[in-house]
Amino acid sequence: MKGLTNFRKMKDNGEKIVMLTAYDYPTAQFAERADVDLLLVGDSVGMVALGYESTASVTVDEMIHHAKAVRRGARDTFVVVDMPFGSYHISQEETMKTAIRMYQETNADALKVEGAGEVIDSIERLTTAGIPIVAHLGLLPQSAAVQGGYRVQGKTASQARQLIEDAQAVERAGACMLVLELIPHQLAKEVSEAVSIPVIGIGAGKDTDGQVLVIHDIVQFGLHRLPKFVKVYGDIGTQVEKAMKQYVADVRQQTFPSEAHHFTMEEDELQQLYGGVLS
Ligand SMILES: Nc1nc(=O)c2c([nH]1)NC[C@@H]1CN(c3ccc(C(=O)N[C@@H](CCC(=O)O)C(=O)O)cc3)CN21
Ligand SMILES: CC(C)C(=O)C(=O)O
Ligand SMILES: [Mg+2]
Repeated sequence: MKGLTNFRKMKDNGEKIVMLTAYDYPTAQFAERADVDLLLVGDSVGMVALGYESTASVTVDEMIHHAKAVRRGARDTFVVVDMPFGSYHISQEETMKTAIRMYQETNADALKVEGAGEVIDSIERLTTAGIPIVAHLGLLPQSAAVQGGYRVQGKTASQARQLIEDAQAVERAGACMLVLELIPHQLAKEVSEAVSIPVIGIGAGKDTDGQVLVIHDIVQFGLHRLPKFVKVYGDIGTQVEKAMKQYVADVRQQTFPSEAHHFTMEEDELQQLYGGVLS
């Protein structure tokens, strides 16, 4: 399995790091076969797989449930799991308990938390406790209600300065990696060069050390609107709908099941076993 040492070397050598979200067993298996470098069990699961309006509804139990499935499907891929909204803000004690539970129960390789400020202290304590922590700056979906929706971040000089400072602060606190979401590509390049930990971008241009996208977006599995930064690589949704419509038609027209999909008992066996049961 590629690990943190590999990812840091990849950054130093300018080799791009490929991250993708996964929320279930088959997707994790396919990602491992496709040689994805790391998987993110993102709290985006709430929006793309569970139908919530935002990531704020996702619970710790839901994250653990999905992360365990991903771990079973990708035993040889680095797996990062999002700590969900509300699970690392109440107190240091509760943050530590929740992180330890998530890390132990899922067998993940790292956990991810959004933001700097108060969260810096948690990054430091969790790292000290032995849990690799991925930081997340720029657009913070768990704080979208405060940030004014899913808007490009870092568009003033003071925000840009703050972002660079925050990136350096999460690195000092011990973060092993940084996800940078929805900021101008020039600023993302600057941030990536300002820290020695690998920076994984989403909607942050080509000059971060790696990229991450949501699996449902890149294969169009779902009816949701796609963010501008998504590149589409497949059309699973259309295929699923087509297959379902054909199945519905086949059952109604009695073309399924046919001889290929049923089970037959020989005549003598039929008499022996069922006797007078059948008419
Ligand atoms: N399906 C999905 N994909 C994601 O990448 C994703 C989620 N859900 N949920 C959690 C967060 C939220 N994310 C999002 C969602 C939408 C935009 C979006 O629509 N952005 C506008 C740009 C707005 C601006 O110009 O300021 C866009 O048109 O892309 C951005 C990030 C990224 N994450
Ligand atoms: C968008 C990525 C970075 C994420 O945090 C998620 O999928 O939850
Ligand atoms: Mg997330």
